[in-house]
Amino acid sequence: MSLFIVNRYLGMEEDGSVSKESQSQVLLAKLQQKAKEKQKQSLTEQRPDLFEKQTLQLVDKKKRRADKDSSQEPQHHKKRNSEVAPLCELSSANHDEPVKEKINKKGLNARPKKKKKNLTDSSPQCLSEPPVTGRDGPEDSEAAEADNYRLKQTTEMSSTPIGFTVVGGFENKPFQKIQRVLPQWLAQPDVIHRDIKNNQVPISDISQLCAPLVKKLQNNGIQHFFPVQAEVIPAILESMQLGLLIGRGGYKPRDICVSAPTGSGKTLAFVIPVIQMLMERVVCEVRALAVLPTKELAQQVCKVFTSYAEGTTLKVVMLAGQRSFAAEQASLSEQSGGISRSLADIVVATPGRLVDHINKNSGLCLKHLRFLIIDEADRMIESMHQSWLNHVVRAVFRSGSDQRSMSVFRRTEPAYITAASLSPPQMPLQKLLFSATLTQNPEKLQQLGLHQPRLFSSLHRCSNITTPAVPNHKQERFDFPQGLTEHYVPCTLSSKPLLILHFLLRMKLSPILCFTNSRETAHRLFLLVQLFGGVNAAEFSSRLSPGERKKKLKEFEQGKIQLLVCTDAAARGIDINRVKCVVNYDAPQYIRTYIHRIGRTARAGKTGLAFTLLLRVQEKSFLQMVVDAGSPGIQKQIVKHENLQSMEPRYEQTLQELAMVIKDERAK
Ligand SMILES: Nc1ncnc2c1ncn2[C@@H]1O[C@H](COP(=O)(O)OP(=O)(O)OP(=O)(O)O)[C@@H](O)[C@H]1O
Repeated sequence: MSLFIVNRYLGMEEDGSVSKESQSQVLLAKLQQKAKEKQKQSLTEQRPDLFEKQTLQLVDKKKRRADKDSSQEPQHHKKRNSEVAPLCELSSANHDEPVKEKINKKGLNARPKKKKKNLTDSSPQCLSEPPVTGRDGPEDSEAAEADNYRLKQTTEMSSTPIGFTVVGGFENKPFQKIQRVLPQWLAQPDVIHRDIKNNQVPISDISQLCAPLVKKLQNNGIQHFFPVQAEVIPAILESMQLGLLIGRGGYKPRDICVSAPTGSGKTLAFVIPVIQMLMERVVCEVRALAVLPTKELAQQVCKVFTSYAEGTTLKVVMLAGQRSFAAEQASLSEQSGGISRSLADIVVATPGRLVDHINKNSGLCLKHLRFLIIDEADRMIESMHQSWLNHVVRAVFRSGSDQRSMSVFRRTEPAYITAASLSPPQMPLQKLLFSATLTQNPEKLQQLGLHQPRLFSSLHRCSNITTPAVPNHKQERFDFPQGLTEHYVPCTLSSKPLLILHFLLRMKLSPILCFTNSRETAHRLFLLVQLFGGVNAAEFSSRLSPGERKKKLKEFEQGKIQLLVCTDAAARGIDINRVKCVVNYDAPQYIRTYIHRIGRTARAGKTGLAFTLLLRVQEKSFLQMVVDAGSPGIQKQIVKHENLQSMEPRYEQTLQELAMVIKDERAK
């Protein structure tokens, strides 16, 4: 028993007179017509002009045949055509549309759906139904009409200008890359001269400087300011003209960002104005906080602050983990009469240790904080994941919510500038950012919540465009120290240690600061050079304790060590006066790492050499990276094999000894 009865739709049954046979014939004709259409379609796509000619001939032939038939046609044919006729009448009776239109629609609707054509091709053939031809079934006249209509359509279409595009096409058009626009303060910075030597400014020209500080600078052998100092020191002093409470014109002082080459004197650019501003203070409170990425940098900046705070009542405290937490806590504040009294005016800290003290040490009070100095700012932004800045901002404005501090010093977190938010004068928190590779990416700078920032930059990255596009990571350009000469040395892995020994023993380039990409490589190279003999070497990495690292840096600075093998822990900011040459034993992966490494030499306007040992596979990409970053030029330095040959026998022997030493160390 059949489960389902399928009634096939064979078209309209007007008076029931149409027989089953003729219906199936109609259906057969439709299917044949469809097959022919497909055939024609493929012909159309290959030769549209040929097809059009054939179509015209066919239509004429059909017309002639139709005329001839109509005069001699037998009865049943007439009937079949009459089948078509009611269709036409029906459509013309019910709607005023031209019959062809209706037939066309009906005809089209009644036909099985066609396969979607590729709409991306905007040729007329693809935009309308392909013209139908060549049929020998009972719908000849219907088809002829349809042909005419379509042909008319096609010719019309072919005569209409083909220029329009199909909206929503799938072709992959080359899109114009959207260029973001830098904010005004980034696009038009205050330009700092790059040439340190020829643009020094006598200290006496900075009239806002107080006499004690001028004297202190001269005692330290500093007669002139470098360009970055000559520009930034007056700008910071100007923002403090009306005292700590308010900035120029009664408004909140603008935050300041400084981007200047390595060794250009950025440290003094913030130490001098902060010392001058705080040296007149009466009550000891933490009013300046400098945050740096590493212990060594914190130590170095703390030393400069301490040196210029001598002779004043200012106290500088370092929170970098060099001492125990309790010792640091004791140096920050003391309890007297139940009240916590601050023992520090200036705090120099690393992010991790600072957050520890904010969270665990109630003695650290930041409600009077006026300056937040972020040195090596681009590195600090990267490491923002510790969200140390949020902790600092909360600590500064948290105390504002205390009832007790409803005094004039009540501080509310900066929000939109309104009359209400400006009415009670309150201590502004001014951020001072410094870096040799400050990012120009507004999204990254956004994290810092800068207030109307002002940028001092030694490299006007896009001087010819008023509102330049945001440089993407390929285009960011940086400033290279003036007196630096860069080289790259093609080498093989096995010849790298020999090249270091060649630089030391043959070329006498010591003291050399040698950077590796890992502390294991640094350790092995240090052991190898030490076993080879003839060179006083040391290593500087996190394998050593902070005390040992400090000792090695000191000996290196004193000239007791000719080769200091370091990791990137020593790459940023470390200021060692006598470094004549920096060697990248391993090519740095990132341009910022490269710039900070080679920036350990050619400081303060002096000259310096930088060598990068490159394997053949590294050359192309590394050189491209350096050139894209704006390097003035990197020269190829070939070291002939014969220059290294004399050291090879000793070197082979050293490799065996090294294997033993490393094996013993592993055993330990
Ligand atoms: N006006 C000056 N005259 C002479 N020497 C100076 C002057 N200013 C700074 N120096 C010296 O230049 C050296 C580099 O200074 P500093 O460390 O501040 O550079 P920097 O820009 O911070 O470098 P980096 O970007 O690597 O941190 C220091 O040894 C410093 O004593």
